[in-house]
This record gives sequence, C-alpha cells and structure tokens, in this order.
Amino acid sequence: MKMKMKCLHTLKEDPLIPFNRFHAFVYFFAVLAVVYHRFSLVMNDTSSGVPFSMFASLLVAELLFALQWFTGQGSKWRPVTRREFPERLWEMVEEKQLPKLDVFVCTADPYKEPPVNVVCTALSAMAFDYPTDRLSVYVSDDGCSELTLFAFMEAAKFALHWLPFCKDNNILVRSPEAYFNSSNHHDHSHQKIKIMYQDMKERIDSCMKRGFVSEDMIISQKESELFMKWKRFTRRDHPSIIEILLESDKDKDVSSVPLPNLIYLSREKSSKIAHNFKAGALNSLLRVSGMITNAPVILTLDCDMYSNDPSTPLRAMCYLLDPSMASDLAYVQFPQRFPGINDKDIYAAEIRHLFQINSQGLAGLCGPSCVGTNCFFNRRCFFGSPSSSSLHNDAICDAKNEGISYSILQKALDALSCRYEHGTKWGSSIGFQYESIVEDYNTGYRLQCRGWRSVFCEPERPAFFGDAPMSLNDALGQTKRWCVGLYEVGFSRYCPLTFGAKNVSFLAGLCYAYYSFWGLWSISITIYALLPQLALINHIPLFPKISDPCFYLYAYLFITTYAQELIEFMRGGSTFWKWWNEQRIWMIRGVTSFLFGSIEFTLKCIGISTPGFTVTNKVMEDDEQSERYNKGLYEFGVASPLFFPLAVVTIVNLSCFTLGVAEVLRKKVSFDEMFVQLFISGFVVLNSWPIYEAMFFRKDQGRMPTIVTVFGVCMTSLFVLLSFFLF
Ligand SMILES: O=c1ccn([C@@H]2O[C@H](COP(=O)(O)OP(=O)(O)O[C@H]3O[C@H](CO)[C@@H](O)[C@H](O)[C@H]3O)[C@@H](O)[C@H]2O)c(=O)[nH]1
Ligand SMILES: [Mn+2]
Repeated sequence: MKMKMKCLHTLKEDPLIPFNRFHAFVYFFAVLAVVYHRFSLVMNDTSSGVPFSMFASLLVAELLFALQWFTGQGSKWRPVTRREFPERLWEMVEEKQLPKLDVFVCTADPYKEPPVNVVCTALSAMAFDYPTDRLSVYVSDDGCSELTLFAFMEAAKFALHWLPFCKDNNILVRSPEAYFNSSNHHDHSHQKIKIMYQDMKERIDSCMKRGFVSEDMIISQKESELFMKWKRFTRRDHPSIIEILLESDKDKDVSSVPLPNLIYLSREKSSKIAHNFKAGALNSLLRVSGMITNAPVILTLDCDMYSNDPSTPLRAMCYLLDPSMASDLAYVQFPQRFPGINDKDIYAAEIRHLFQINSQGLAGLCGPSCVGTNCFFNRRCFFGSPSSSSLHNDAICDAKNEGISYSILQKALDALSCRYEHGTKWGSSIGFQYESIVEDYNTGYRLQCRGWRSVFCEPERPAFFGDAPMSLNDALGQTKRWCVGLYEVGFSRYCPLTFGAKNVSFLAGLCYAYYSFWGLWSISITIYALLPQLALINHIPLFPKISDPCFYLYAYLFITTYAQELIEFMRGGSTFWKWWNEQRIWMIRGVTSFLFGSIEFTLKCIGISTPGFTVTNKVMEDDEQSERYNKGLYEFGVASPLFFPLAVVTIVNLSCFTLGVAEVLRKKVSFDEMFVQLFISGFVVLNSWPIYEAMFFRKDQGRMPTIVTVFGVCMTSLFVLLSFFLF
C-alpha cells in the first residue's frame, strides 16, 4: 500500500539551483559595493560638487532596488516542479470513496462579468470527471443581479444535455463557450447541442440588453414571483437570497445520471455595513456550503476562469488524499493561464513571475502562495491549525442524503445576513482573511503561518483558462489594487519579514515580503526616471565614468539582472518579446499603478480613504478595441489619472535624451562622464516607443487623450525649468 501511494506524485528540484545560488552570492557583493560607493559619495558630497540630496535620493532608490533583489532570492533558492499520476488513484480509492467537492464561483457585476461567461465557468466545473452525486457548485452573486440568476436558471436546464454530451464524447474543454469557439464538428448531436447553447445565450443576451428579466422569458408562476422581488432590490441594499437550482438527489440529466447540486446565492447587503468584498463572499459560501453539503474539499473559481481539463480534481486528490501529506495540506494551487492574450503579451498579463516562476520557488519551501482562483482547499484549514482544526460544526446534513430541507434553508439564509459575522472570528482566525483586499495572498500566507502547507500543481495541459485585462487602464487598475492590498499585509503586525520569517521560515518570509513591498518599487523607479535625466541636461554626472572601474559594477548588475530574467522566461517556455514587454510593464507600473497604490495606502494609513475592490472589466468595448489588442497596440483611450504621470515621465526622458545627445555632440559634456545617464534615458525612450506612438502618431480610439499629452508637455517644461534653477 505504501509503495503505491508514493507513486501518486513526484518532486524534482530545478537543476540550476547551484548556479543560481552561486550567482546570488556574487551579485550580493556587487550590490554591497554599489551601496558602499553611493554611500561614500553621499558622505563626501563637497568634493564632487553634486548636491547632497541627489546622491541621497539615488541611495534611497538603490537601497530599495537592493531590498527587492534580496527578497526575490527567497523564491530562487529551491524551485521545484511536481508531477502527479491521477490514474494511479484508483489503486488506492474507489470512486464512491472520493471526498465530496464543493466548487465556489464568485461574481460581482453582470456588466463587467457577463452572466453567460459566469455560467460557462460553472458548467465547466459541473462537468468535471467526478462523481456527480459528490459534486456541488455554489455561485455567489455580489452583484445581486436578476440577470445572473436568470442565466443560471437557464444553465440548469442546459446542463441536463451538456453534461452527458461532454462525457459521452470525451470532450476536454467543458465550458460551452470555449468549446464551440474552438471546435468545428458537424455531426448531428454536436449541431443539436450547439443550437441549444445558442438559444440559451440569446435568451440571456436579450435580458442583458433590456437590463431585466422580461415576462416572456418567465415560464412559471414561481419564477415570476421570484423575479418580482428584484423590483424592490438594489445591489447595495437587499436581503439574502438562496435558490436551489439543481439538487443531486432529485435532478437527473437526459441519460438519467444524477446532476450535481447547483446553488445560487447572494448574501445580504446593506450600504451601512462593510461587506469585505470577495473574502466576505467566500466566507458566506463557506458557511452555507457547510450547512448543505459540507464537502471536505473546496475549489474556488473566479467567474473569469473555466476548466480546461475535466480530470483536474483527480490531480488535486493525488495530494489531498495522500496520507503522508494530508494532515497539514491546506491547498493545491493551479496556475492561472490566459489563452486570449496577444502574441507578445503587451501588458505582461501572463504574470509569469507570480503564476509560474515564484510559485515554483515557494513550492520548494512551504508551498505556493494562494492566487484566489483555481485552488483546491482542504475545508479544515479555515477553522484552525493543522493539529487543532476540525470541520465546521454548523454542518447539519452531512452525508445523510435527505435533501435540502426548509429548516436548513432558513439557517443558511441567516448565515448570509450581513450582521452574522459581528463579534465572531470570521475573517480573522476563521475563513478567508479580511485585513487586506488581496485576500488570496493574505489568506494563503496566514495559513502557512499557522503551520499549513500547500502544493503547486502545474500539469502539462493547463488545468484552467481565464481572461486577463485587455486594456492598459484595466491592467494597471488591477496591479494598483494588488499593490494596496499587499502593503496592507506588509505594514501590518504580520509583516512577512518578521512574523512570516519567524512562523514559516526565513526564506518563505522573503518570498512573501517580495510581494508585500512590491509597491516600493515605485519610489526607486520614479527617482531613476527623473533625476538622472534632469541632471544630464544640467551637466551633473551622477554615475561613474566608463573609465572608472566602478562603472563595471553597475554594468554587471544591470546585465545579469536582465539576463537572469530572460533565461527564466525562456526556460518557462516564454518568448523574447513577452519578456521584453514584461520588463517594460514593470517600469510603467512603477510610475503609475504602484505610485498610485502607494499614495492610496498612505492616505488609508492617515485615515483619509478606504481602499475598495474595483472589479476588473472582462468585456471589450467593441470589435475595434479587440482588433487593436490583437495587433499589439497599447490601449489608452480614456484620460485615466494613471496615464498622467506616465506622460510626464516619457516626455521628460525624450526631451532630456535629445538634449543630452546634442550636448555630447557639441562637446559641452563628456560622453565618458555622462554615458550612464544617456543610457538610462535612452533606454526609457526605447521602452516608451508605444507611448509616443499613442501620443503623437495614432488616430484611432485607443490613442492617448490629448489632454494627457498636453499635461505631459506642460509638466516637463516645468520640471526642466525648475531643474535649471535648483540644480
Ligand atoms: O466584492 C467583490 C469583488 C470581487 N468579487 C469576485 O472576485 C473575483 C476576482 O475579481 P477580478 O476583478 O477578476 O480581480 P482579479 O484582479 O482578476 O483577481 C485576482 O486578484 C484577486 C485579489 O485582488 C483575487 O481574489 C483573484 O482570485 C485573482 O485572480 C471575481 O470572480 C469577482 O466576481 C466578488 O465576489 N466580490
Ligand atoms: Mn480576474
């Protein structure tokens, strides 16, 4: 028996580990040397004639770069990859012994997250290759939209045909939308089901267009009463709602196989009471599912993801059912993958560091961080430490198969009320964490601190696919939210560098700290994006000459940092251009989303504002926008506040670079002395090409709004003038 279990999965260390550690060792001393060099310049500022404040600012920037590099080493220490063998599971368990699985799908806004897509997410999970009588799908609708409920009522009917169709034809992509977009079978059964799907979609779309569920869509008195309620609701103030759409004990598909449970709920909202965004929704789901099915395993899915492989739950079970791991295994995390992003991934939406490189790194320590979706949890982990936790005691109808009674429903409705959590430990020591709007990262981190471990599962066939933001404003809005939420963890008493290092491990603490202090990057980048450039046009050298040996320190750090990233990208199966766009987006984030995130967090700390969860838009404005996206054009279009600093920085660099080159040609300054500054501004200019294009050359709807460009030009003039006076 033991032998067999050992073979459920294997683990392999990255062969480059010794090389990475050696590189880190050498790099460390180079960083020390640069800091020492800069420090000595700050101390002896009188000799060079450069104002103290300039060298001091650069020192701050370089110390923050060094901090980021240092924390980044945690995930380079011991990257591992795993493989699992789900077919061997049957040597250990029988199908009827598989644990129950509750799937949580969250949605929050029918206009940013079209109900048709949410339904496809749920259908792809309902159609898992998993015993249907052990599978339940719970949908939480924070938008409290009759449109979403209507879509799910339609989906419940469609599931009767869709589930057997998938299983009979051994289909792998079980989101109907993704399936019909990618396949072109013409046989009869295929055509029939396609027509059914299109019918359903049309009905949902026609309600979407009207904004409500119209009479002609309603078939029974019961439905009509249900939708009447919405006439009295607003999304901010409404009572709890639960609708049991499919019940495993009663409902069967067209081939008489039981269907999984499908349950729609919308927790009570009151505009006066904080509802804790997605974490609040997940905790409501935890409670209600605890009362109805109480499955020991939970899968969380965002409504912008869908299953790309029906055997995924079995893969997760290879770890969750392994007796040598099960006692302290909190979750099995699958990466997020995005098939719709363009060839060169202009917004670096793949987020390869987060979803692959760093996850493999953490996987070799305490297990990966949680990314909110595509994550199979052990329900027990939400209720205590590995040794003390037991299943939630609200569970009433566990395994009794008596169906969902009226009294359970009443209890469940109560558990959804917005006062339910008052005075309880929900959001702190029970369930998903509330202190941060990046609830996924924070919850995973805190679970690790309590002694739980996790596993990163990255099968060859991507387990889940999803949508990534497809406009620059959305992409930056998302990282701004993350930046604020990550600070909320970093600057709390649970700071990974102290609390995490002590309670998990030093290296794991570093990995988590790398993210919590993401936003500090904005300080370094903003300094590096303005100061050397303005000093250049004032003939002030801030870096060593090419002929100075110290120059090679800077060159070494720059080149090896870039080379290491490129190697990591290429090894992970990415391309040169994706890497190039990723390094560009880091600079962009530095002066936009991270800068605004840092400001927003500071305002929160002094009590001026409270950060919110702005849901990422999942729909394209129009066909032209998606055409531009597929061509690889940056999408600006709106005068988003995030674009203003970007315009300033890019125009400052363009002006200073041009002036700097002119000065060198006119021999006003020495090339040797100014090389680094010319290089930095030139590098920014090279990177900013798509932004200049959007400001000065493009005519389409996605171009940079003129007001932003004008602002950029005015501020640049102001900065240049000020620098002449001040420097
Ligand atoms: O009040 C809210 C806000 C959001 N959501 C849901 O949360 C999910 C994630 O929202 P999205 O706008 O797609 O955010 P992303 O930035 O794409 O999500 C990433 O970041 C989040 C934390 O910021 C994590 O929760 C996600 O799992 C992770 O994919 C979606 O299903 C939403 O419907 C809610 O249920 N209630
Ligand atoms: Mn998302």
